[in-house]
Amino acid sequence: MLRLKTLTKTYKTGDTALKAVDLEVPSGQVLALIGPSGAGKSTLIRCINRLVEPTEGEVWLDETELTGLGAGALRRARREMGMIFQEYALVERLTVMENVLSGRLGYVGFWRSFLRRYPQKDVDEAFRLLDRVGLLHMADKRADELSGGQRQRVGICRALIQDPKLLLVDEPTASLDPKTSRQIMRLITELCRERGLAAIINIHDVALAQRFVPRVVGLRFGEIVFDGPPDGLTPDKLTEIYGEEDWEATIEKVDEDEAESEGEAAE
Ligand SMILES: Nc1ncnc2c1ncn2[C@@H]1O[C@H](COP(=O)(O)OP(=O)(O)OP(=O)(O)O)[C@@H](O)[C@H]1O
Repeated sequence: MLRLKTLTKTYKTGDTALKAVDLEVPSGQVLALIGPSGAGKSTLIRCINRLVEPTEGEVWLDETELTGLGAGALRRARREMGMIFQEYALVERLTVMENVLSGRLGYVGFWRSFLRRYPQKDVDEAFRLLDRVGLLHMADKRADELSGGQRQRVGICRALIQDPKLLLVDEPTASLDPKTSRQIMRLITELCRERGLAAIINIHDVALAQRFVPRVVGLRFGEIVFDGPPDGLTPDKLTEIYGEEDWEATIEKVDEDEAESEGEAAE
């Protein structure tokens, strides 16, 4: 269980990106975080693992208050939170396998990782994960030889090999085409289900969020203005989150995508 209590972040510039946010995410639950640019989505995700230091409030992961940890304890606690990034954050000149194994850096000692001597069980798990995401045959390729969708699959494996309790996912599909975006969202949500993993997925594409997750949280100006199932996102609610827009088009898009996905499944 992840719990945020009155989580607040004011940057040095004076921008208050989060205003006393309270949020509970039960173990194994996947939720999408939506909201307009600047609403505080990235800040919220990054305050959880303290890549951004919250100004006030608490973050609890099960019985650990992450906001109260010193550097060493925080490093250990971060093993329990895998992160997936929009721009993949792979090391381009390393192979797919080496990039996946780098997810174990928080566990193996410095010299072992420096010499890239990972324990055999880590290597076995990396092969298993690559097989699961359909990239086994690419294990020895350099990261810079991959397509965007393939890179994101490597990013997913790197996060999962940490064996986390929680995935923090920041715009996983923003650099991908619509079909690859759906494949990646489907993969992330399936893997979470298989592993009983909780996830917070920061995503711009409302239709994609509605299609794949059971709970959507809407942020506006650093506050939660919606928290509910995807079908609760009525045009009025979307206007409250994003401002005036023709929402019928977005909602219809879900239906069209649905038809297309049935087509895909039949392929
Ligand atoms: N490093 C920073 N220094 C100062 N202000 C920042 C910093 N990062 C974010 N902000 C401000 O905090 C607010 C929230 O930004 P954040 O990036 O969390 O929003 P977001 O919802 O993720 O936006 P986007 O969808 O565009 O990524 C914005 O007003 C932004 O300008």
